[in-house]
Amino acid sequence: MANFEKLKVPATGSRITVGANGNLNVPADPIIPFIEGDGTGPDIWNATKLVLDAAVEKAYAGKRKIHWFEIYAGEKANEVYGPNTWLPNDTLEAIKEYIVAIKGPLTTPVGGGIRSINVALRQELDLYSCIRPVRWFEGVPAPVKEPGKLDVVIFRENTEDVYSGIEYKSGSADVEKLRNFINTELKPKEPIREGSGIGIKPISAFGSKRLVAAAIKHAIATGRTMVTLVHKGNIMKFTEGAFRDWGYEVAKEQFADVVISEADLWEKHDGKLPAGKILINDRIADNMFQQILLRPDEYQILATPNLNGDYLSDAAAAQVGGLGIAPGGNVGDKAAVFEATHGTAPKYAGQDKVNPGSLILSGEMMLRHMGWNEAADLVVKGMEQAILNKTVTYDFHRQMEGATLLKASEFAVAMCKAM
Ligand SMILES: NC(=O)C1=CN([C@@H]2O[C@H](COP(=O)(O)OP(=O)(O)OC[C@H]3O[C@@H](n4cnc5c(N)ncnc54)[C@H](OP(=O)(O)O)[C@@H]3O)[C@@H](O)[C@H]2O)C=CC1
Ligand SMILES: O=C(O)CCC(=O)C(=O)O
Ligand SMILES: [Mg+2]
Repeated sequence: MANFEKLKVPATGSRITVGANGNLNVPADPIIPFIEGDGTGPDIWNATKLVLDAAVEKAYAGKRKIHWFEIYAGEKANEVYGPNTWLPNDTLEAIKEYIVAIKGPLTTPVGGGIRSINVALRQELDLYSCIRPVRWFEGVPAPVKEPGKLDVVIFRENTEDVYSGIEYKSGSADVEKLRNFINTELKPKEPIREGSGIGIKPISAFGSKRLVAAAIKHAIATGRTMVTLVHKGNIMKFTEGAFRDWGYEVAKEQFADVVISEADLWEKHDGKLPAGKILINDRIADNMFQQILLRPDEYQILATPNLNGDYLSDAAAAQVGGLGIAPGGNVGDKAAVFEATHGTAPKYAGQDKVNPGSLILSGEMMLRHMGWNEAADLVVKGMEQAILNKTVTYDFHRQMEGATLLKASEFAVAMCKAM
């Protein structure tokens, strides 16, 4: 057991553990660490806690209860641990020890300053799949005619690509060393210009294959029948193109009995997917953005390198009504941290205003990850009914006729009443 410097572990509750088969053993009284987050984080976290506790209480009549354990990152970590402590070791150790956690968004400055704490958490804990389901809830105002046609799960590689943080600033000694090496030793057709900044985009066979394998396993577990590899491999041949090739390779190596390619589908099966099979295909990223708008129901699971997945998850969320209800989970083999797709929305900080739905639905994903499906179902029911009742936060209210405007905390109460 870790010896924490500043954390107070709850006096009651037990640890979730991982069994020999890799499955979670979840006690009835799990201790679950949470990070409140920066900006609007505290508002959406308080609403989320209220809804998750109510759903668990209602589903299990007091026989199960989450024991929340506050851990720190971002601005609050600086308050607790002292200046310039953005991601304390305590926080990483607590998540390793308690295995399942949830967090609010954390601020990352643009153009300088600290690197992303969100990305650091994913890399340090090797949470290699960023899983972001995107679906429409009836009644949510959306910018497309038939938002219900989009129902996809994005599997975004979460540990490498341009998020590796290997970047060199224009004018620095390091960038000049690297530029000289590339221009004189590797002799690219177009030399790198003087005054350039340089970023490195590593994409590995290991990272790509385990992400695509996780996406295929998800398809098998949930009865989905298609996994699409989304890449810009025509331009970035040895990174994104390789991601595609490794994706097909792992499908063949590990899932040959269930997976069939698009070519085989047409050549051998006349375009009809045989029962029990999963189609694996690929799309170039720019095409994918228009495909999800124009032919959304032709896609189910989208497996992508890190940057494509980041862009695609906000765009897809907008299509079904916005970031306010866009959940996610960062999942690895040893731990999982659930968080919303959006950021800190700083202009609304402290106003109890934004939609807490994204973090609440991230909590719903967390409950399913723990096998607490009855409580997860109640969260969905509360969300569906609160929206159908037209009791919503500002983001939906501004686009809905005759709706009642609620604060974040009031939306949580409305969800609890509707469960
Ligand atoms: N995982 C994480 O912790 C993430 C952190 N970030 C960080 O967050 C900070 C702010 O990033 P920014 O680019 O402004 O993106 P945000 O996602 O924080 O906000 C962008 C816009 O999305 C809408 N929005 C976001 N959250 C909600 C919500 N809960 N309910 C309703 N609408 C919402 C708002 O739109 P409107 O203005 O139309 O009302 C908001 O202005 C940055 O420091 C960034 O690095 C960003 C993404 C993820
Ligand atoms: O870490 C950040 O600040 C941004 C991360 C992000 O946009 C995301 O994970 O979707
Ligand atoms: Mg993002």
